[in-house]
Amino acid sequence: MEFSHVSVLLQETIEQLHIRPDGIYVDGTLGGGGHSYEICKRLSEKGRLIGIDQDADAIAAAGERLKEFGERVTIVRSNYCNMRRELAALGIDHVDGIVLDLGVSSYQLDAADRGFTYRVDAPLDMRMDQRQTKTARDIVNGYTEHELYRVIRDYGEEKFAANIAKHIAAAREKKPIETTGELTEIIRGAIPAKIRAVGGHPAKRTFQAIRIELNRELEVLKNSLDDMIDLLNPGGRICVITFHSLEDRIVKTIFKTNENPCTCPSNFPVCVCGKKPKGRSPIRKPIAPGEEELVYNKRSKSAKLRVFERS
Ligand SMILES: C[S@@+](CC[C@H](N)C(=O)[O-])C[C@H]1O[C@@H](n2cnc3c(N)ncnc32)[C@H](O)[C@@H]1O
Repeated sequence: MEFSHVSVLLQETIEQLHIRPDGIYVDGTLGGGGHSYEICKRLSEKGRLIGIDQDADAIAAAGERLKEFGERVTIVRSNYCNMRRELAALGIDHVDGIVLDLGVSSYQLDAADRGFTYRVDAPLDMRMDQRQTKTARDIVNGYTEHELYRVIRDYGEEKFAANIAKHIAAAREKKPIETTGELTEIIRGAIPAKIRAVGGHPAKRTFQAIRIELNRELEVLKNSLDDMIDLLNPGGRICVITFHSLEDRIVKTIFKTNENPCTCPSNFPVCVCGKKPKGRSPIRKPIAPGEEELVYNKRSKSAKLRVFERS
């Protein structure tokens, strides 16, 4: 299957990165290489782009797309939480810009065998990194009903989490749940018909929740952002595109804390904790896609771009 993915907030991200032709840039979620391609176009022979992705298909597709830039590009198959270590292995300790375009690519969503979506009947997989052994099948069949409830409630923000978990637990008593199609039917049966008729797809939130849990998406993001800010040279920027409020809240909080890290009580006349701001966000509000982008790329609907500049 051809790797197809329309990059979200592409021009806005490139503008915000303030690319220096001889700078070093990292794309921590390389995907099809859409953002990386635009960065590379702006680099001189001295500039460098390090592209990281944990998905073998993305690595292959981006490698092909970026090959015209030759030595300027280095592609690494890894989790972006290992960014510091991967850069150190390349002899790099600081960079001029970082991009994270979170979540899954359209290619991953549409692939017949990856099991990310309720739209395609496939084995329950959902691994972004195919080297990982745990799959969505292990979560659906192996978590207790209460654990499933917690995942679906917290990561899907699903009102019917308890009922969905109950239906899954009952169904797997008869036989293990193997496919996205089976899971979708079970979820459908757990959501009242009246709600099903008006809301979005009944399985959307549960699939999102299982994917986030399996790939530890929020944990990885939370544990990586501070380190990425530390990797930036003065004036360097990190641009993060999120697709739901759970991710966005993490980015917003971490950027704010780095802008104002002081933990002294508000009635202290001077700061005694000694924590200094590491930089600031150059934009007052997150950037959302414009009307034109929303027309040609529906997937961009919930996207938000946040930016932090290192001082
Ligand atoms: C939305 S796509 C990126 C698309 C890319 N910006 C483009 O324009 O072509 C997200 C990509 O990030 C990868 N990804 C998500 N979380 C990751 C992580 N923690 N470490 C490495 N790659 C990750 C996914 O495998 C996927 O290929």
